[in-house]
Amino acid sequence: MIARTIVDVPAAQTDRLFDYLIPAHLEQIIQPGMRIIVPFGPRQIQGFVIEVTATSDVPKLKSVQEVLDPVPVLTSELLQLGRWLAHTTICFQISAFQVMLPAALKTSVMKELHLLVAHRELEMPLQPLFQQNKKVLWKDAVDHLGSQLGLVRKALDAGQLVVHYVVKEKAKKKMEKWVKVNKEADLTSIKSSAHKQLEIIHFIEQKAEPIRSQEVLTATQSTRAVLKSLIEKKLVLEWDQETYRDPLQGVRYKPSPPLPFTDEQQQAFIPLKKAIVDKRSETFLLHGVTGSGKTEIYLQAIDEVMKQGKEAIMLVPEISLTPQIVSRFKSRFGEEVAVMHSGLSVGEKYDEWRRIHRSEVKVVVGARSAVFAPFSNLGLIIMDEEHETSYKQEDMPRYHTKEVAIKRSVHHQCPVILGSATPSLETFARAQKGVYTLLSLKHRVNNRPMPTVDIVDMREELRAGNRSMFSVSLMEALKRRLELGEQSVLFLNRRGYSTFVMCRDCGYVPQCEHCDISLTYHRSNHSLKCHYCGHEETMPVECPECTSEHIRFFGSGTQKVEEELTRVLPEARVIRMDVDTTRTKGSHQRLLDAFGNGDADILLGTQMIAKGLDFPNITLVGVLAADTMLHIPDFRSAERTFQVLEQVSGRAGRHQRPGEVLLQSYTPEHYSIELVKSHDYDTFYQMEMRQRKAAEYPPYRYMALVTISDPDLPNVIQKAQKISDYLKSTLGSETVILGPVVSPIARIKDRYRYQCMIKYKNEPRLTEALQQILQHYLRDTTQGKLQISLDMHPYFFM
Ligand SMILES: Nc1ncnc2c1ncn2[C@@H]1O[C@H](COP(=O)(O)OP(=O)(O)OP(=O)(O)O)[C@@H](O)[C@H]1O
Ligand SMILES: [Zn+2]
Ligand SMILES: [Zn+2]
Repeated sequence: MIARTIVDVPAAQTDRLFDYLIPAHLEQIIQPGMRIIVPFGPRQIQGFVIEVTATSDVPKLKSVQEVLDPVPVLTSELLQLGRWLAHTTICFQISAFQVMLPAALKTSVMKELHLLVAHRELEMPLQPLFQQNKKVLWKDAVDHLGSQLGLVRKALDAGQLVVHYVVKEKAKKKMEKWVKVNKEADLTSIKSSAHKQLEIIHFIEQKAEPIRSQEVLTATQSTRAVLKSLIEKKLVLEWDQETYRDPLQGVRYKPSPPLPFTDEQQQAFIPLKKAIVDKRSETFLLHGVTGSGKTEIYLQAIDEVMKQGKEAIMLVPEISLTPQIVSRFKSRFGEEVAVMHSGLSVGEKYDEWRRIHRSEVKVVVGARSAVFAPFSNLGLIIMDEEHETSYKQEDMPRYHTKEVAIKRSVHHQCPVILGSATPSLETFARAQKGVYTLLSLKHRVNNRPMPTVDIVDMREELRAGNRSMFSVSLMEALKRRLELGEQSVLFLNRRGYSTFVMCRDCGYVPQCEHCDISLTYHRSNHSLKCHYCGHEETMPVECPECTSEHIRFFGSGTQKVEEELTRVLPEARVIRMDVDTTRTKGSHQRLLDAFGNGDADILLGTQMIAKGLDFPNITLVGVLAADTMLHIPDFRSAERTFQVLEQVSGRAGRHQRPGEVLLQSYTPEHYSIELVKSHDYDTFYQMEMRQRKAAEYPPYRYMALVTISDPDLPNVIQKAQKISDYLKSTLGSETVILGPVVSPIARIKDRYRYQCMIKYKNEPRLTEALQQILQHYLRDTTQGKLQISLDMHPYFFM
């Protein structure tokens, strides 16, 4: 038998099937979707078995060396999906398969066979293996059994054995620091003026058992330095201790029963339930205003799916995958839920993936890549906040999660729910055309009012002599909340979270010498770093241009706002949430918990606080500069502005007390700001569609982006021109080729960058033409100089 294999070498020349002979003793083992080790040139490398066939056209075949998986890691559905992904996004097949699997599987992984029955119940040849041990390394089983390895398969099928994976590298166990008071030490040696040290000592003393150092710091609100001084004086003993990898360790969830639906929720739920019961692949757009109870619908739809004995995928954008959201799913479904997001370690992600693969859970709540969850009996895929751009992957394979979700739903004959208060124009247009089924929730739960929105014209404030970043009305509104004991959210509308450096005298901004982009300030080591290539330099003490000493970094802005707030509202307790304050693990949750517990009056932050928050006491949302995003040169900037303003407004007045929103703006008449006042998505949609139509942008046209880069500038210009000419001569006359033009970021890692944009309506030859281009320049790209990258669904035109 022959294993037709995709090998783990992401290159154009190896992007095809290679045939390997399956040795007799592996014939009953090897199946499509398994990882195998094969000889490749002088090396042994990993590959995925795609097909098993009887014959090969290749005369002399090498043999498969080893099988890495006793059961396929890619189901036949995922194998098909991978090939489809490679084709539609134009990427290497190996990249498509890798993106579906947890990173742990890309490294070497040890497999163990665990015995579930008495060893005498096994077939004779297996018995000696398990006589001494209840678990045996898969590799050892292969060595011992030789041609009888097929018996393992049988024992697995019979439930006598089960497979466990052990991540080899992850032998590195997770350690945590623990402390206790040193009984021998003389505690009276602490000076009575050292309040913090005394507080810590007393706190630890109270506990009968040792305690995690981190817990001590949190409970006493101390810095590590104070604890460290106690440890150095040997008053406190600290040691490392191994802990189990559980991302939600120690978190307990109160069970939450389903809520009786409101009429509107009920109306929306009926067709969803019908599609689930009828096992129909149908895509729904659940368009519901903020606080309309979409999440409750998701929960009950999933419940319905579980009743059918099926599984569900709940996708949430990374940024709103907050502990609050996770807890809503955990409270409803308990142990049936796996969670997947980028905050998990490689080991944790792998553990969660295995729980899905082994069907130990029925629901996965996760970010983008969870769309590939290896469920085999899918009953529903939900994509919350479907308009979020993070659903598009910006590396190979450049896929859009929505397309993958719909593709999987066709295979499984199950519905997809796209949910949003502010759907992307592409999605809403499809719902208008009837491609997706539109379900609307026009009111908040129990007819709670939408928050009232007022727009403050900051130009007038300036004219009236107010130079502060807070308008008079925002100031008053904040004060009123303080008096009433209600909470406020202050939102800084910023896309980047980064901090850059600028000379206040001459305006000089340090740039990366390899990339045309500003360097980012890193507080931890007081250095400047390039986010594209990693180049690092020390923070200058004087401006290299004008030698002024006034060269400073500008925080994400939130820091400045916080300083200003303490000046004008000293009595307000502020929690700031941005990259700086949420860098350590768990800090996100800690800050939100503190806010939820009423430990602060104002939550100040960027994008991070715009979504998903559901706190009853928030009655005011202030947006400091509503229009900053409007001026980004991107045809979607108005859409993004409306979306984020509507989302952040939605945090106010979600429960008993009504909400108020103040948007400070320098362009208050722009429709993307103006229409937030009336929460009027439909009018926004119509106005924006008119703009898109006039300029022939999506959703009226499709777009594709070709980026060409090379260290040699004349070369990149010449190649880009040729590519553009080729596209113009090959593609239809209605298709528009824009460019070549220099990319917005003109240079990255010393490579000059040019781009061509393709706008088309109906272009069946596009994929073929692009593949022709890749083929034509194969020799140049293989040498590593020229690079051509394709994005069939571009979101950022960098
Ligand atoms: N049928 C119901 N009865 C009572 N309360 C409900 C019901 N459905 C939802 N709620 C409550 O209403 C609030 C808003 O609901 P939910 O968070 O599900 O809205 P959403 O549409 O998902 O919001 P957003 O898109 O703004 O995040 C929540 O506190 C939720 O518990
Ligand atoms: Zn200067
Ligand atoms: Zn750089």
